[in-house]
Amino acid sequence: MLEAAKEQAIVARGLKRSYKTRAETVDAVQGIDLTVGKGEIVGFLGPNGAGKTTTLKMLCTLLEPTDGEAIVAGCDLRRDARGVKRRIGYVAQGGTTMREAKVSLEIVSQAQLYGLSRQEGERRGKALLKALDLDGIWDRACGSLSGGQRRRLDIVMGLIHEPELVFLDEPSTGLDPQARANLWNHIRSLRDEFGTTVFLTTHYMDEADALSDRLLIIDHGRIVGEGASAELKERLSGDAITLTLRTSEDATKSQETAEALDNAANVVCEGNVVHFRVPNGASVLPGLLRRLTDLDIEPIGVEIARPTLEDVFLNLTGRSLRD
Ligand SMILES: Nc1ncnc2c1ncn2[C@@H]1O[C@H](COP(=O)(O)OP(=O)(O)OP(=O)(O)O)[C@@H](O)[C@H]1O
Repeated sequence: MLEAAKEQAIVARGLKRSYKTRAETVDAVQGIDLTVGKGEIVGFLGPNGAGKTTTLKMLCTLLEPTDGEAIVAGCDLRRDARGVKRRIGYVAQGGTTMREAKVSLEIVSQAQLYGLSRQEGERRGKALLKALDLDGIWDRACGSLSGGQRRRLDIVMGLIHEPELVFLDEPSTGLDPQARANLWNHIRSLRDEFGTTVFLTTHYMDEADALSDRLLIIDHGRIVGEGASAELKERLSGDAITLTLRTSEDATKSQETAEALDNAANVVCEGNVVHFRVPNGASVLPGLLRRLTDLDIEPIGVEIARPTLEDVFLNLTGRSLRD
């Protein structure tokens, strides 16, 4: 690949991965191109089963691509997997610390795994604990920590060898809202203080929105959208209208009525809910409701909203991120 790719944190071209099971072949990742700049926080957003973890594991050298190539942290993924491994950190979905083990032991062992001395492991470990607001847990057992503390400890483990690039798989899954917001602040500060590039997977829109400088949206193993959250939303001009009807029959008729409006776009019916976009929701709605009344349809809910990431996803894929 191009020498210029080494100036970026990640450049991947045509990455593919299939899983062969007895019954079938699953094409989990179907040819992904992506670029992540140094010092960026990039959110890899997609519904369950979209191919996020598979992509992440390929980029971390934990899974061999079926096809394609990548330069990760300046090293060729296929030819220099060891070089990649040395330069990156990886924080798995479930974490790696053992309940019974002491925090200090886990941290120092992790450091030694990367060839660091015990003293250096202790020095870096304590500094990272401080940076992640975990002072005072050095002598505690991992299992005695709260969910949020344990997740931050996972991040300390992933950063002990001072990687220039860290991969976080679903960093805030299982945390309460306050612990999630707190974790996001810490992830941002890692980038701000240490210049660490962060590539994280998530299926939470709020996480992607709050944390990422840029988003890559993946669905069915392909990248379907890319850009800063604000840019992605801006590309969807106009207001999103959501009508909730009593029955799916009413929803189908409402969908037809919405489709007949001037300037209505992306009209989608899901069960008893109809979504669409119009340039000016407030002026369109009274006429639409009159037409529905003429059809004997009375919506049980009407919402007008500025575009959200959910709308972006709906627009890109024709379905809801939650499905
Ligand atoms: N070891 C495996 N064998 C067979 N199929 C697999 C294997 N691992 C993943 N898959 C399938 O590959 C697809 C992508 O899975 P992947 O875990 O990458 O998605 P994901 O976006 O990370 O999902 P989640 O948000 O649920 O973690 C899914 O259809 C999944 O069922």
